[in-house]
Parts: sequence; C-alpha cells; structure tokens
Amino acid sequence: MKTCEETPTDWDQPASSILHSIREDDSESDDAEDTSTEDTDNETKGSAIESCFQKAGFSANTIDSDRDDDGDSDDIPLAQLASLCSEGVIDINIDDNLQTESCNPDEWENALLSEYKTSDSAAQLADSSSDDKACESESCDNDLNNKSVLDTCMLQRMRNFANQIDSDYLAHVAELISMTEDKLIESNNPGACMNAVSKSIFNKGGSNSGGSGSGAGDEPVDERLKGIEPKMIELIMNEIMDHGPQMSWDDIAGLEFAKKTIKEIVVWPMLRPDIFTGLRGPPKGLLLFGPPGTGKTLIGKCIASQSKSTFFSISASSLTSKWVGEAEKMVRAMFAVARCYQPAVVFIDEIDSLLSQRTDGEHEASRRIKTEFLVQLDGAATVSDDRILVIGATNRPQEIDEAARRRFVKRLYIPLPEGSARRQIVVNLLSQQTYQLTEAQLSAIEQRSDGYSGADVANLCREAALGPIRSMAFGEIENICADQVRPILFEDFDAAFMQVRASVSDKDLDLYIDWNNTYGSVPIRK
Ligand SMILES: Nc1ncnc2c1ncn2[C@@H]1O[C@H](COP(=O)(O)OP(=O)(O)OP(=O)(O)O)[C@@H](O)[C@H]1O
Repeated sequence: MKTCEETPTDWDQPASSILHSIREDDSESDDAEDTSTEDTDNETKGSAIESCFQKAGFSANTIDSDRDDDGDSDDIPLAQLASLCSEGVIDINIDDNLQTESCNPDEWENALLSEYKTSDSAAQLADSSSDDKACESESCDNDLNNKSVLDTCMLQRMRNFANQIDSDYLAHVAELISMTEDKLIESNNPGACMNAVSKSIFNKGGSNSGGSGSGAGDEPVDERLKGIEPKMIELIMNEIMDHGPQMSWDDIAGLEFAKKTIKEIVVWPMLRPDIFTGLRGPPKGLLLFGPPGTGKTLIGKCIASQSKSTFFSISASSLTSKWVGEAEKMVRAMFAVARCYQPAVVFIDEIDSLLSQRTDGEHEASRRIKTEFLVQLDGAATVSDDRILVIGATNRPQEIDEAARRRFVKRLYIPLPEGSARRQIVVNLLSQQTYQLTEAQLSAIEQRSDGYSGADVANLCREAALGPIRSMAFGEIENICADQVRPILFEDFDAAFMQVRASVSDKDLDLYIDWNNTYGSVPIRK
C-alpha cells in the first residue's frame, strides 16, 4: 500500500494518464498478492463499464482511457468520473466550464481536472481523505497546503474509490445510464450526462464511497448547499427528488390545449434557454388548477421529463404535517438542492394549504413557511440564470393568497377529460390486460363516463378488471393459470359503473370556471 510520502503527481497531464498511473501503482503493489484474479476482475469490470459508456452514446475511444491500443478498456474513466462526482467536486457547473455541446473525452477530462484542481473541494477532499486508512499518515492531516501531500491523498482517495466499485454499483450506473439514454444521446450534452451520472453516484455513493458530501453526517461540498443540514439534503434526494420513469405527452390523455401551452411557455424555454431570453424568458411559476384527478401531477412529471429536468415533488400538506417545525428549513433546503440540479422542476401539490389567504389568527409557524416559500419563489424568479420552474397544483385555487397568486404568472385550468380522452385512458389501461370490447361498447363506456375525472376512469377500469376474477369460485382462483382468466367484458364495465361514480359535482366545476375566467391564463366559456 502506498503512503502519503509518494512522489507527487503532475496534475497537468490528462486525467486518464493520472488514473492510469494510479492503476499501475495499484497493480505494482498488488502483483505480489494475486495478479491473475485481479486481471479477471478488471476485465469483467472493464467490459461492464464499456457497455455503460456505449449505452450512454460515447464513442469507444472514450472508454479506452489508457489511450493505447491494447484493447484493455478498464475501469479508469468510470472510477475517475465516479470519484470526482461522488466527492461533489463535479457539479452541474461543468456546463459552464465546457461551453461546448460535444462529448469529447479530452474536454471532459480537462474540465473535470480543472474543477478538481481549482475547487475549494480539493482541500476538503484531502481533509476527508485523511479519514481513509491509507492516509493515516500525520502529514496528511497537518499539512493540507503541501501540494505533494494533497496530490497523493487525492490519488489515494481515487484509488480507494476505484477499488470499491463492485458489480452492483456498475449495474446501478448501467441502469441509470440506460434510463437516461434518450436524454443523453438527444442532447449530446456533457452537462446533462454529468448531471445524470453524478446524481446517481451521489445517491448511491453514500454507501460506496463514504465520500464527503454524499452521505448523512458529512458536510456538503457544493457552495449552494452550505448551511443546509446534510440529513435534510439526503431526505430530499431520497423522498422528494423523483426517480420515477420518464413520461411522454402521449401518456396524458386529452388536455391538448394545456399541453400545447405548456410546451410553448415552459418546455422549449427550458430546453433552449439561449433563445428564450429577455422578453421571451419563461415564467418561473406555473399554477395548475382544476378538479382532483385530472392529471395535474402527470403534467408536472411530464414537464420534468420533456424538459430534461430534475423533478422534485412534494405535497404541501406533508410539508406542514410530516416535517412539523422543520417545514421552513425543508423549503429552503429543497430549493437549494434544486439549484444544484438545474434545470429543475419543483412540483408542489395542494399548494393552497401552503399559500392560503392570510388570516389574523394565523399560526406563526405557517406564516413563516409561507414567507419562506414566497422568498424562494422570488429567488427562483429573479435570478435569471437559474433554471428552476415551480409548479403549484391545487383543487382550491380560490383559497390561494393574492401575493402567491401573483407569483404564479401562468395559471392553467386542467378540466375534466373529454369523451375522447376518457376513451383513450380506458384503452391505454386495458392494453395491459386481455379484454373483448367492440367499438360500440367502447363508445358506450365513453358516454356513460361523462363527468368522470381521469382518476375516476382509472378506478372504473380497475373495478371492471376485477370482474373476471369475481366471476370465479374461490377454489378456481387458487388453481387457475393466469392466462386462463377470461378477458374483461362489457358486462364487467356495466357492473363497475354501479360502483364507481363521478367524484366532481357540476357546482364544483362552475367554481373552477369562474376562477379561471377571472385569473386563468386561458379563459373558457361555460
Ligand atoms: N389526462 C389523463 N390521462 C391519463 N391518465 C389520467 C389523466 N388524468 C388523470 N389520470 C389518471 O388519474 C390518476 C391521478 O392523476 P393525477 O394525480 O395526475 O391527478 P391530479 O390532478 O394531480 O389529482 P389531485 O388534484 O387529486 O392531486 C393518474 O395516475 C392517472 O391514472
């Protein structure tokens, strides 16, 4: 095992060479132990990494970090990436450094390295690496300004990290890269790549790297997270940052006008901030209001997917109930994390409960949360470089405070689905099951479900899907093969209509339409 007294590394050589030398160091020291096992491990690791990077749309030479022709594509690039990302040294500012739309590996490396060298994090890294067993030498702790000690400690830390990469971890990275494949290839944008990969590694890295900034109890490295409790950051990453599947506009039935407006005012500007500047700048606050179960949350998720943004989703009532006494801090922390993961969409469900009209008897705590939220909303709106969109969703728009309403510049009514949209929801949901319904029967379902919300229609389908099971005797259910269950028939829907009724009344609808015609962005006729 090398110690901190090793020869310092020349930071001006490409990162790949530095890491190559780490590898050589490692193989030298480990040769005596068991070279053959390590070779096999590295080969397996290497091919897994290669497939990760190929999946992400990188050319093969990105993977051959040795820059030689020996065909030995090993773990160096991932180790490098993983180490830097997990340490929080690399963040989305990588975009500014690169100022390029290409995924050129040399530019990556240089940018990574310059971040690494210039960042304050270097000192923190060396500091944290003093915890590493390999860096127990007193010189690490005592002389952080000594360049050679710093370099060696960093190298040791990178080496440790590389050694900790296991197959589970690779699988995780592969899964993430495959999930974001479209995003990465489409944008061919290193910033997006880094954002996606670092997000994954940041999450997973807590257990793998033990690195600073990744786990609870560590001081976060990013400037924007200074003063925010690491525990809170972790909570936000795990509970509020949405890691669900990507969504497309076709997953949302109907609502064509809303989709069109949102694409125009939100998605395009987030995708092309360079074009949508000044007067064309996007609104930073969007309010989606309408009856429950009409797809407001789906729209929020879809905006995040389609604008290649990180999605943070929280319900205002859980802010006030789940984090009693901490809600205000939570709001601040959430926006701080969102700033680190730009472009970001912060979706707040039931926003009325957070931003309801002020009353004389209002509780001090709820007044403070409201103020904090408005401050953050203003911050997101005034820092023009920030690409954070706040989406509020509510079923009770009339209860929203005037000051808050003003900050949601765009206010879109999300109404009950029309007949064709209800039919599309039914067909989409049934496509996952076997069913036998004629066009005429589908039309009958469409008509009978008039006044149903999207969620009501989904419930109707769920109820109908149980029909074939209910028609069986108990013993039969226990033994039947799944493919022998009879298809869903019209009679099942007939029965389901008796169970599932519309959840929204005409009176409620009138209230929404009135509010929309007073404050909404797209007035409609009753
Ligand atoms: N337009 C739609 N297209 C497809 N599915 C829909 C649509 N609207 C609602 N649904 C179905 O209803 C469910 C609930 O939708 P969602 O949570 O987006 O509604 P919401 O308006 O946010 O409701 P709430 O106001 O109660 O939070 C979805 O998971 C989906 O199954």
